[in-house]
Amino acid sequence: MISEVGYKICLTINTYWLWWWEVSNQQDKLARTVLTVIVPTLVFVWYKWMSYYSRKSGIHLPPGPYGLPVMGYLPFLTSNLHIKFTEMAHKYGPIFSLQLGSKLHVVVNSMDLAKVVAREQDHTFANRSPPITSIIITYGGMDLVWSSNTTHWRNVRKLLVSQVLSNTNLNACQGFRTREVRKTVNEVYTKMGTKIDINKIAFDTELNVVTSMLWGHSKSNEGADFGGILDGFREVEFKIIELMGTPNISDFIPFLSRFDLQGMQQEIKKQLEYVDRAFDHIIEGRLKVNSSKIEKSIEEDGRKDFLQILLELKDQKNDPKSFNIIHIKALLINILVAATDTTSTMVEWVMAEILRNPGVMKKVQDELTEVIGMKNIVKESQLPKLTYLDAVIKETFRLHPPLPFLIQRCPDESCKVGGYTIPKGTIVYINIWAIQRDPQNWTNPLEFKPERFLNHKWDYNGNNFKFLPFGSGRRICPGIPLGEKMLVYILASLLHSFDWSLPKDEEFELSDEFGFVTKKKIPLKAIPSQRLPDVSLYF
Ligand code: HEM
Repeated sequence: MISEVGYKICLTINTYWLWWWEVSNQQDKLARTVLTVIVPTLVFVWYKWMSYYSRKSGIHLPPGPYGLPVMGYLPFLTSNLHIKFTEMAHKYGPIFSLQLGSKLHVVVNSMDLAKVVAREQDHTFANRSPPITSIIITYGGMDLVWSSNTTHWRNVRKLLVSQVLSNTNLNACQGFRTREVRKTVNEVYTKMGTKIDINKIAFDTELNVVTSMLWGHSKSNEGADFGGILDGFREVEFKIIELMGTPNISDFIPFLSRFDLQGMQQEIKKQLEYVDRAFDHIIEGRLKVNSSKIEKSIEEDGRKDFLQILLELKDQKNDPKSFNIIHIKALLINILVAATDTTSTMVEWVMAEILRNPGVMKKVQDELTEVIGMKNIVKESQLPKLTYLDAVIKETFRLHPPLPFLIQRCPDESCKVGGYTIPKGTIVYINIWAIQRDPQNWTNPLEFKPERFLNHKWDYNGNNFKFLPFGSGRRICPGIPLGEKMLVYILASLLHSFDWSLPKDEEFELSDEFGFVTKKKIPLKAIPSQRLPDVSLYF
């Protein structure tokens, strides 16, 4: 009887499931039948086991989609994760979970729940869970961005904030910013009438400012010693960002990491070799100067650059804040990457939105004419008066946050968010891309309307959970003062000195490509022409 039923099931399966595997002989037919029965059975048992386990353990996870055994939801992810997660939020609600390989992920999509994670339970969520590529490029996670909430992280962050990003130091470094922005204006002037890659000019400007602050030299003013050491850095950094943002099977199914199936570990090690060579060169050069007692590393005003401060702290026995050379290099790569790609991506997005909205371009330039004047160049001291430009930048941040999920957080103990359990070790994303486009937070959220930032007091400090482009809480971006200054300064200078138009032979569009830094899919090229009457203002 049983065998008769079994035979009928097999026959039915063979008849109705013939399409998935064309077979020509009896042996293959049997294999097909066995597989057709076993795979759905395993999937069924898996679901049953999972729901039994979560019921039994009293864990009430946020809702979310089912996945496959072992792989979880991994095969169903699409490349534009910010769009995919926002669509999933519409289906599953303001908080949802998904199993990716062996790791549970939770995505938070509303301002109220973002506040629970980043303010009310900020301490619990202050850890990171770095992907393997990020661990490799930061010398084993010895850096600031990917460190957990440890004493080392606190010390390094304090040092960065007090020595590099403090108001005093930023004021003292104003000369670097003026020098580099003026060089950029001059370079653009020599290329008027041709297509300019906006991201590239902004990237180079920011890189030069940051390296000047870090070790006193920029690519554009290097002495013979440093000549060309950072040539090609932009391409290396783009590769690093790409690798950090690409889902890596080794992260989700750790026992596969030794096989490096996507070759990503190998690839990031190549980038690390480049970075390491450059840092060795710079650090060895500095140590030589220090040992010859020529105090070149101390600026005329007595200020030391950051590399000098770090080297002096190096290996100070009995000092809990002491660093070794690996810590220094990990911190340098953090700062270079964190500062440059974000700033240049934003300059590009703002220029793209302005070029798409001629009315906005006119208002920005009218403001520049009024505040700066057509016979003057932009000075840093005038930037706070550019309120409309500031609103344009904030509106662009709202629609195109460079880090749409901030940087993932990881609770150090199980906790509750929105009534659901978030188990210890879960990877948590705050989906600010969804929050900043949520119609409950913004009227006509998809419209580009800078005016919404004029009527109300907005800042980047992460206190208003509708608008979090720099994050919030204890892991908020420490680079806000520099990032903000540079953005306004570069944009004001480009828009005051030049009129801009789009190339006629290229189709303009605004689509983005998800990544650790989410950029414009097709790089923006624009053509500058002279705006100021006096040519001497370009030199
Ligand atoms: C437009 C410019 C920038 C944007 C949009 C940006 C955005 C962000 C965001 C969203 C985070 C994660 C915050 C969180 O997890 O809550 C972050 C972290 C960080 N940023 Fe920025 N950033 C910018 C510029 C800079 C600059 C100029 C620096 C340094 C000079 C910097 C250094 C860092 C560091 C070190 C972290 C990690 C902080 C930690 O984990 O404790 N950023 N940034």
